[in-house]
Amino acid sequence: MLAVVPPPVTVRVPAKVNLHLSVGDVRPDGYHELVTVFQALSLTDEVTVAVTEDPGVEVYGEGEGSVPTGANNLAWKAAQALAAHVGKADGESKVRVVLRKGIPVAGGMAGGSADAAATLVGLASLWKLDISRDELAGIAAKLGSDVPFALYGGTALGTGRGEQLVPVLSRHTFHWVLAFDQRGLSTPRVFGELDKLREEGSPPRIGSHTPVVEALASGDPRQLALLLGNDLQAAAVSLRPGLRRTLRAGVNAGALAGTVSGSGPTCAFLCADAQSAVEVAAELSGAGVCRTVRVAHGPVPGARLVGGDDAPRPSPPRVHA
Ligand SMILES: C[C@](O)(CO)[C@H](O)COP(=O)(O)OP(=O)(O)OC[C@H]1O[C@@H](n2ccc(N)nc2=O)[C@H](O)[C@@H]1O
Ligand SMILES: Nc1ncnc2c1ncn2[C@@H]1O[C@H](COP(=O)(O)OP(=O)(O)OP(=O)(O)O)[C@@H](O)[C@H]1O
Repeated sequence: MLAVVPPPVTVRVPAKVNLHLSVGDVRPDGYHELVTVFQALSLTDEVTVAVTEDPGVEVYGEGEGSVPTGANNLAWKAAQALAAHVGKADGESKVRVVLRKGIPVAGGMAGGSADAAATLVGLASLWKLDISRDELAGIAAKLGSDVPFALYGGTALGTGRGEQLVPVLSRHTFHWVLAFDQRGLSTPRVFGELDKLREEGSPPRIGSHTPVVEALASGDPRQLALLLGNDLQAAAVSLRPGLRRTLRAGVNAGALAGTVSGSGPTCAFLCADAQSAVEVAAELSGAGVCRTVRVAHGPVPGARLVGGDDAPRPSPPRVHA
């Protein structure tokens, strides 16, 4: 009898921007204690998983040449981790993972983390697993600090090393312009640069996240713009001084405010509305300060199946007191 091969499954997954990123001390495990407010954006990757006799990873699109296709690919690691979690033997877990990237590689927008989250959701469907998003989030957290957020999306407060999430009420669709840089920045290198800057002096530290949470609830982009902040920005700018010019150019083009996204080097500009974002993007494209400009909005949901009316919508993370 012929074995029935299930059809491939495709998942769309968002990039993130950190509206607020406060970096605390280095922990004994080498990670820094964080308080961050994430927002998921309409800039996405698409990940297709399929049963195959020829397992591996293929990468197309944004930055395809700089993404590993072997065991170091975070999506591949996610597939291995899920197979181990549910006790699938090697022979039962042969998959092909195809990444179609829109999120810049090493851009501070959690592209690899997004692919890992999408792979978990895709394989849970392909393998017909009875597994909740919270259980997937446990596996996700072991893969990387940003992976759980990509599962849930929306707007969320992240603590610990960024993996402990609580949803944040966001009343408005916010409009963003994203400036991709010529090359990526390594996340550990940017954290290391911040440690160095803190040994040598006192780079600026952003305050509490509470005003940002209040601005999100009010839905006023002008209020939120005044509060965008990122402790890693000084370190990213120290490693890539040209980002200063990019940040200035976005505001000169009419954005309400700009910030380095996470560990950079992508700069994210908050705009007053959708029309303003299109105008800022056009002007920034002509300013010659970055490689590519994109328009996006947020918040959007986390990793979700593409097509099929039965595609489940992700539920928000459980609230931990
Ligand atoms: C900068 C952010 O994107 C903000 O959301 C994240 O903190 C980075 O998350 P990520 O890329 O998923 O990071 P991981 O893969 O967990 O860690 C990569 C490296 O970044 C540094 N790292 C990351 C997270 C954290 N809280 N402290 C750190 O010091 C560590 O050197 C770590 O070895
Ligand atoms: N699926 C993947 N997509 C992109 N990069 C990957 C992937 N898997 C592994 N990598 C490696 O991880 C490195 C970081 O890539 P990624 O795009 O996740 O960075 P990032 O967006 O700055 O991460 P974060 O914002 O979470 O710190 C890349 O230089 C690449 O070599």
